[in-house]
Amino acid sequence: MKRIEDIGKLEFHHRQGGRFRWITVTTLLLAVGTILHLVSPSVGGVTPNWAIATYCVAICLTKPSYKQGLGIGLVAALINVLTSKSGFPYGNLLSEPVGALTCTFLVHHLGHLQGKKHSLLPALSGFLATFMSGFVFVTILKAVMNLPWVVYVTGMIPLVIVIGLLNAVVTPALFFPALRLFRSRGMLEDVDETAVISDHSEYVLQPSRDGVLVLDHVSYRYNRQRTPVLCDVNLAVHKGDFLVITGGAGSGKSTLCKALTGAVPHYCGGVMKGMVFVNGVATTQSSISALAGTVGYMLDDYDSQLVAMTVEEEIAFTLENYGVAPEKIEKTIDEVLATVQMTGYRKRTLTNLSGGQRQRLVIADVLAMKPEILVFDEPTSALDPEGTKQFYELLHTLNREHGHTIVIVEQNLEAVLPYADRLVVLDKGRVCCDGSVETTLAYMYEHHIHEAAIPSVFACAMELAAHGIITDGKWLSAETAEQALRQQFSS
Ligand SMILES: Nc1ncnc2c1ncn2[C@@H]1O[C@H](COP(=O)(O)OP(=O)(O)OP(=O)(O)O)[C@@H](O)[C@H]1O
Repeated sequence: MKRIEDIGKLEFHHRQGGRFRWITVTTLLLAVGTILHLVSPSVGGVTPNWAIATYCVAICLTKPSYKQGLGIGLVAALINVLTSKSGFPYGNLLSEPVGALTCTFLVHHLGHLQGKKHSLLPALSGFLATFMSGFVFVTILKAVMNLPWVVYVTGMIPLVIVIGLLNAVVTPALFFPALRLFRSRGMLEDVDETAVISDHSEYVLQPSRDGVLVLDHVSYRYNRQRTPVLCDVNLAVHKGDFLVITGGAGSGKSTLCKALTGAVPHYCGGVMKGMVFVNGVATTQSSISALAGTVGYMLDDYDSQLVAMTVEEEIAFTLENYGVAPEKIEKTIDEVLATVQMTGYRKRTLTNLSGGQRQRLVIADVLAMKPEILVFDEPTSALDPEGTKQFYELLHTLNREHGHTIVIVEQNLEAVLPYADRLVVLDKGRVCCDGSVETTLAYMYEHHIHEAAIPSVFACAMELAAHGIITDGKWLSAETAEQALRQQFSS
């Protein structure tokens, strides 16, 4: 077992690699090739061979192995057979794989060929792959149709050379725009990468502080991104906390939620530095399903968590997936529906539930796993004010009466703050302030961070205090404001 001196330097890499990128790129390009083949007019019976030009582009871009190159050739052959205007298209079944393998050979052996500025490979492969493929095709055609040698030598072979020359022009004409397009979409960056998943099983990892959730120097960036989304985040959530995390759009709130559940880095991939501990267990030494027993998570897009037809099937599905015994499932469904006040809805179909009821059902689903920590990402974004109030009342009950630790990511703070006992603000992936609700709101106001979220009564009090009109400027509700003003102006 290895000891870690500085946990902030410990890295976990999860990268799938671009193993299948060649399929995506080739499919898209062959589709373009097929359309061009069907619509392009022929001049004097001569057209470029669009299928060969497009698979040459795909092969030059993704540098597939010979086996993959052969696969590309066979797919192109099938497309050609199905869409060919020729009387005997079956020669394509051999000629296209030969063309694709010729191009693959050139990519592996002459990939370095450079002109003044640009690679010469697209032009060269466009010509040679078309020539080799065309040569095989016309030779088969001659044999099958028993054509005279004079037609073969003076007509067919020169035609193959002409189409090869045409393809030497159209292949680079397609290659360079395709290169720019796929690169801008990040589709070529990892074609050479292999999958990497770090193994932390040999490390002794322990949190630096107490807490049911502890983040120790956590930094994180997604795959194919240069800038980290989380930067040296340190946070401890204690048993029974009702913690709210806020911040502007793109500040990293959802990513932080995912890190608490293990989805970052197990599911989302990327590179995580530092460590997240759930009940003292490092998330990189556990799995998402094992962590789900401790941390329940409701996505901002909570509807996507629902999969069944009826309420009871939905909860049963979750429990069956985790191998819970059938007799326990029945009892648990009753219990969790009672907790979210949906006892009468057991047989209802999901389509007959309101948005608020579906949200409660997701909570019931999460509670069925009996997690002690509940994490919610923007849970009330689709609810009206009354629905939002009822939702937070329910979470308050779960927190106070059932002992659940609650972590909520919220942009709109007004409704949740009456229940929160701690507020954390994120800015550009960093924790700027972590304190009581009043302390963090004052920090946000003074440092102009995510000011739009500050409840208007609090902002108003801060403004009055700044002008010396009142002394205590930390009101969280209209009632506190009224009381404080009455007190101040009556004395
Ligand atoms: N799967 C992903 N791959 C690459 N980048 C991502 C991915 N998910 C999020 N990001 C980027 O990470 C940054 C932080 O995103 P995140 O969703 O964590 O922020 P947020 O504070 O929850 O934002 P919002 O309030 O708008 O939902 C953003 O710039 C976003 O574009």
